[in-house]
Amino acid sequence: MASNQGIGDSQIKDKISNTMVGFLGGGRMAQAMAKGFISSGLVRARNIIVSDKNEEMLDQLESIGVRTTMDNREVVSNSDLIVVAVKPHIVQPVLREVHQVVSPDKQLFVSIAAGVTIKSMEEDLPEGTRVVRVMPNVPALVQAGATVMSPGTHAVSDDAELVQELLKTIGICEEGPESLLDAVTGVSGSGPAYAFAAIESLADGGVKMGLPRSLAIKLAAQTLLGAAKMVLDTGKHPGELKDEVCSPGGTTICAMHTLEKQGFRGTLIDAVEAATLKARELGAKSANK
Ligand SMILES: NC(=O)C1=CN([C@@H]2O[C@H](COP(=O)(O)OP(=O)(O)OC[C@H]3O[C@@H](n4cnc5c(N)ncnc54)[C@H](O)[C@@H]3O)[C@@H](O)[C@H]2O)C=CC1
Ligand SMILES: O=C(O)[C@@H]1CCC=N1
Repeated sequence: MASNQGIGDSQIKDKISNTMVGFLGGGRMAQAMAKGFISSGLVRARNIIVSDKNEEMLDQLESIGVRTTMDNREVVSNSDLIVVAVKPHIVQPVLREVHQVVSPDKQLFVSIAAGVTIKSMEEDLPEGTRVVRVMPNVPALVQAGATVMSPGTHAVSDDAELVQELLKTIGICEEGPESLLDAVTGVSGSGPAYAFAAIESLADGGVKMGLPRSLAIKLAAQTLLGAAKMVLDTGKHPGELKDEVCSPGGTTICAMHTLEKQGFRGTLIDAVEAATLKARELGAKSANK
């Protein structure tokens, strides 16, 4: 990251509210982020412009009040901060398409694409373009996202602060080296899917044992939410918190025994490894082009 003096908190917030935010690609993650930004109150819908090649996506986006276009260059020309939110293999063609309208002094590119490296993005943009690579997740929609960000070679500290503050409006945002981002994808980028599957399965168990479906889903979701909040709020190790639920000779330890026999922990570890390796593979493809 290039060096630059940091600016104060309120100045950054002012800067965010005056920043024109563009999205290249208006699919699921772009919509979650755009809706999250708007709900936070810090980014106005009229300061967001999104491009997509699919009219259905543009209709969905128009319904939240953002400007839409099918022209990626229009997004770049009208934005200060551009979120690259197309699928990883579309990043290079899209960056090449907009290359001519990029002003490295004016625009900051923020890529959310799994695996796609800062180096490959910088190569596809004009020399000196400021790039920040991030890995967010879909709970950004409800301001409960988890993001890790890594500034690129030409990004200055103001860029990192701006991106971090912007992403903090939709959850937590930590800064870390790019080398961690594939594993971040495996844990928190893809993680909501594992949690949704866990909620659905817990609810299935409840239904099997006689609970109405709606009550079972509500209880399962609130239980994951509550458990997550305890880990974050108490700072206790999750293993310690697990032990507190397991009464001697009680119900929970019987359930834990069943989970261990079925390889619950190993399966989750394998899942994170599989997603991380896939992100690495996508990155290698983007590097080889
Ligand atoms: N879905 C998720 O939970 C997360 C996704 N990501 C990343 O976000 C990116 C987008 O993923 P999703 O939103 O899930 O995919 P998506 O398929 O829902 O969205 C991609 C959008 O790009 C549009 N598109 C395709 N070609 C285009 C082009 N040439 N110009 C402009 N738009 C074009 C598609 O019509 C689609 O609406 C990926 O790179 C992914 O790795 C990152 C974190 C979480
Ligand atoms: O499944 C994917 O590739 C994207 C990246 C993280 C979450 N969704």
